[in-house]
Parts: sequence; C-alpha cells; structure tokens
Amino acid sequence: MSPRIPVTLVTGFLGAGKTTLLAQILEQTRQLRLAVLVNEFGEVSIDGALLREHERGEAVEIHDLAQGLVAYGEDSEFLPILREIRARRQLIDHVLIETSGLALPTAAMERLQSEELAADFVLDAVLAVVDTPLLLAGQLDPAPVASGLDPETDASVAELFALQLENADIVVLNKINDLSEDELLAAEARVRRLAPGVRFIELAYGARLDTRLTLGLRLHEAAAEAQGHHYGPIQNMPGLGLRPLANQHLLDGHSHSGLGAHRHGLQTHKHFHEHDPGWQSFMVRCQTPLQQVSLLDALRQLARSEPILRIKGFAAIADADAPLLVQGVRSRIEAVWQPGKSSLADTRIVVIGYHPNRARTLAHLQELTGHDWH
Ligand SMILES: Nc1nc2c(ncn2[C@@H]2O[C@H](COP(=O)(O)OP(=O)(O)OP(=O)(O)O)[C@@H](O)[C@H]2O)c(=O)[nH]1
Repeated sequence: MSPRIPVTLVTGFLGAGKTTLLAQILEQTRQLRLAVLVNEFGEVSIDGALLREHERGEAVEIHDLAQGLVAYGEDSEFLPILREIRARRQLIDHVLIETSGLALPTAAMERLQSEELAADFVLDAVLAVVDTPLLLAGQLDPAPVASGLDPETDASVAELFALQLENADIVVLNKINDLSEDELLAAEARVRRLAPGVRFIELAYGARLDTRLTLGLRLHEAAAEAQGHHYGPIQNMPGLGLRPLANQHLLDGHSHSGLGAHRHGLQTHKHFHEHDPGWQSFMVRCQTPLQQVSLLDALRQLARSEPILRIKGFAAIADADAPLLVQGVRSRIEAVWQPGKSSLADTRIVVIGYHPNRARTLAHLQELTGHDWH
C-alpha cells in the first residue's frame, strides 16, 4: 500500500500572513511536489492568483476553492479535489490547505479522518499564523485594548482567534521583524495563556519558516498510531537549531501535556460566518483609472471609519503599465506593483468586515477618490 499523503492545514485570522507564508514555503520547498488548496472569504480569489505565481510546472499545483467554505457541508469542491489528488498520488508528496481567515480548521480535519479519505491522507500538522503585533497590542484578546472597533466586533474576533489557536498544533508568530526579544517572549507567553494545548510555537521572520519545522512533522500520524504516546522534547524536532525559539525553556514540546498525544475535539462546526453572520464581504469596483495616493488614503480612512478588517484587490492606476496589488489589514494599507501582469481595465477590491456597510463604503470611496464606485 502506498504511504498516505500528508496534509498541512494553514489557518489564522484575516490578514495574519497565511498566503505570504505559503508563497515562501513554495519557494523554499523545491524538492517536494506540492498541491495547494486555497480558500478565501470573498467573491474574488486574490490569494489563489498570488500563489499561482509560484506554480512550478508539475511540481506545484494550486486549486482555488470558492467562498470560504473549505470542507464544510456546503462545499462541493473539497472531496473531488482530494479524490483527484489521490488518483495522482504518485505525483504529489504533500498537500497544503489554506483556510479562509474566518474559518476553523476542524471541518477539514474531520473530513480528512473520514472513511473515504483516511486511508489515503493523513493530517501532518495544523498551523495557526498569528499577526504578532496585533496580538501584542492586545487586539486579539477576549478583552481587547482600544482597538478602535466596536465591542461586538472585538468579541467576535477574539472568539474566532481563540478557536483557531485551540485547534492548532503549531502557532506561527508572524510579522516579527521589528520586534525585540522581550516582545517575542511576551507574545509566546500570551499564546501559551490563550491556548495551553498548542504544541510548538515557531517564529516567522517576514512570513518565512524553516520548512523542516513545518512539513513532514507527522504529528497526527503519531497520535493515531501510538495511543497515549508522549511526544519527545522539542530538541528532537528537525532543524530546530537553525531558528531557535525565543525561549525554548518555555516551549519544551510537551510542556502542554503530560496528557499524552494531543487530541482535537473533532466535531462539525458551522462555518464561523454562519455561526456569526456579522462577518460579511463584498466587492467594490471602479471603472476609471485611479491615482495611487488618493486610493490608498481613501482606503486608510475607510478602514478607520467602517468596521472593516481586511481589504484586498488589484487596482487600475492611471498611466501605470501594471496592476497595483492593494492589501489592508485593519487600517494598515500596503500596495505592491505586479510587474509582468497586464494592466487592468478596472479596479476590484474585496472588503471584509463585521457588519460593513456597502452603501457607505461606496459613498466614501467616491468622495475621496473623485470617481464612481459600484
Ligand atoms: N510586515 C510584514 N507584513 C507581512 C508579513 N507577512 C504578511 N504580511 C503582509 O500582511 C498582509 C496580509 O498577508 P496575507 O499573506 O495575504 O494574509 P492572509 O492571512 O493570507 O490573509 P487572508 O487570506 O485575507 O486572511 C499583506 O500585506 C502581506 O504583505 C510579515 O511577516 N511582515
């Protein structure tokens, strides 16, 4: 019998850096043939388009799953894609699944353990990517510190964040380039407090992880096959010396347990945005070329005046010969040119928020950019 295909689930709140991390993994992991399933909340696939740039002949294939419902009841795409991968199992070494920022990994975990898939796929690890500066600012906490958002939004963010951490084997502290050692220690302590069951905490500078700490960990295989097995100390983890944790003492690999193998309480969750329908996304479009500065200013102001937590899309900028990728996490808006791609006829931006108001958003963009939006 062929060995089961390992599957890594990458979860994390909106904008934590999941796609960037996956893109780095695709660049670094030249020796493995990878299938990537990307799932995002919103009408247009931005993440899939970005990852597709890293497709490598037959070595990396990207599958877009629509509408943020990976492996949930309504998702009719997950099983067919995995069946198709199974049919080509000699050609694929590892599957990576990016869940939407509003999803929990539990539905995919459960499907992988179903009778239909368990003989061919094995969960390798569940990673939760964290926006560490936001964590340190207390804005992902159950009692958030002055986030500028309304308390209902903060509570929903905190609930989802806690559930994502709870289901993670590995928490990846991302966006840490500008953080001090003390801040990293504080972030680790905060994760430990919020999610004592997490097995490993890893540091990602600029969304880069040592792939030996990421892929092929077989954490769930061990759990399934060695009932009650105690995991070895973290010092046994491959390649650990290459990127030491800020405080290995705190994170000795089985400090979470004494409970033996870690087991997730698998159950079919409603998708989070159904459970909490306040989360909504819509697309806004503008058919005339825009000025970069006024667009970015307008988006920054928009993210301050509306309960919008994520903005992403491609903009058509006047006199530019390439599209501008626009990315916003809360009010931090960034833009990167996409050289090599043909310029666009229109601007399409996906907005995700907690009870965001479409009419107000359009009016705001219209007023600040001087162009019609619809
Ligand atoms: N400074 C900094 N920015 C980062 C880092 N990782 C990601 N980003 C930025 O954060 C923004 C969101 O990154 P994504 O990788 O799209 O985040 P995501 O988790 O896939 O987002 P969703 O799929 O919308 O939930 C982008 O503007 C990235 O460039 C990092 O390590 N440092």
